[in-house]
Amino acid sequence: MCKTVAAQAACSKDQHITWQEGAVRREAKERVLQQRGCVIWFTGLSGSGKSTVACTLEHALFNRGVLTTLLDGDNIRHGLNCNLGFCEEDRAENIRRVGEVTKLFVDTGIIALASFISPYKVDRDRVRARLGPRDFIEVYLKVPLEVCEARDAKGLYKLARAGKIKGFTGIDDPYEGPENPEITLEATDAAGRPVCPETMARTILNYLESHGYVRTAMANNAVKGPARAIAD
Ligand SMILES: Nc1ncnc2c1ncn2[C@@H]1O[C@H](COP(=O)(O)OS(=O)(=O)O)[C@@H](OP(=O)(O)O)[C@H]1O
Ligand SMILES: Nc1ncnc2c1ncn2[C@@H]1O[C@H](COP(=O)(O)OP(=O)(O)O)[C@@H](O)[C@H]1O
Repeated sequence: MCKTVAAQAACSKDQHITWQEGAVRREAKERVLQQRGCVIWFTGLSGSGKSTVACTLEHALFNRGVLTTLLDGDNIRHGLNCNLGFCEEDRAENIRRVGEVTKLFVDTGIIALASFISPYKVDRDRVRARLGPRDFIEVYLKVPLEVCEARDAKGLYKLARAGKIKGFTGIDDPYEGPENPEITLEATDAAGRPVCPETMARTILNYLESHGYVRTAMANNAVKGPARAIAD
């Protein structure tokens, strides 16, 4: 049965609560970190490569002295969201909570990498609206179901096909791909050659550099030489 908590989680406008401003502004934190906070939101089917590309990107960013955090669906469901299942309402609440957590990181100037199937467009768009246009970078792992199912790294597709997992995304539950993601990553290039996770991470890194979220490698070497050496 669906364990929805979305109803209880709806924010009450009637409570006597007042917003408390902090003494240190986000911009000041970003100046210290020499980066701009944002969330890189990976969406795609199970097995599309979200976690792999997020991990590869985080490693590359760390090597440049960029402060990041990694939020992964499987991991978050072990703790913060362990009371949520996979019905539509629980998935919505999962994404809402993660969106709020990423906002806390972004407001601290940190780059949050969020890797969630997030199958419903409305849930992703709600996070986008909550964060604001420059703070939300949607990365669509546009990998066909056949490819994800052939990979079946965790054996979940096999279980879903056998009817042992109900409501599995792509099998008997929907996945709504984004219409205008900032970045789309496909399993093969225009010539049909496979694209490795490192190349995908590089594409995102190029975006972050060209849009001013992180310094270019050259500027970074000049300013953050020692940090880079430690990370390497
Ligand atoms: N029914 C069903 N459908 C899809 N996925 C399932 C399901 N049951 C368990 N899993 C495992 O849970 C991981 C997805 O969790 P998410 O938090 O990313 O899902 S969602 O965004 O709330 O839809 C997913 O991880 P990834 O394979 O990394 O995507 C699966 O390992
Ligand atoms: N670009 C890629 N090319 C080939 N295999 C990949 C690629 N990205 C990920 N994989 C493989 O696909 C499987 C699923 O990747 P994973 O990152 O766990 O996906 P997700 O987090 O979307 O479920 C893993 O075995 C991983 O090694």
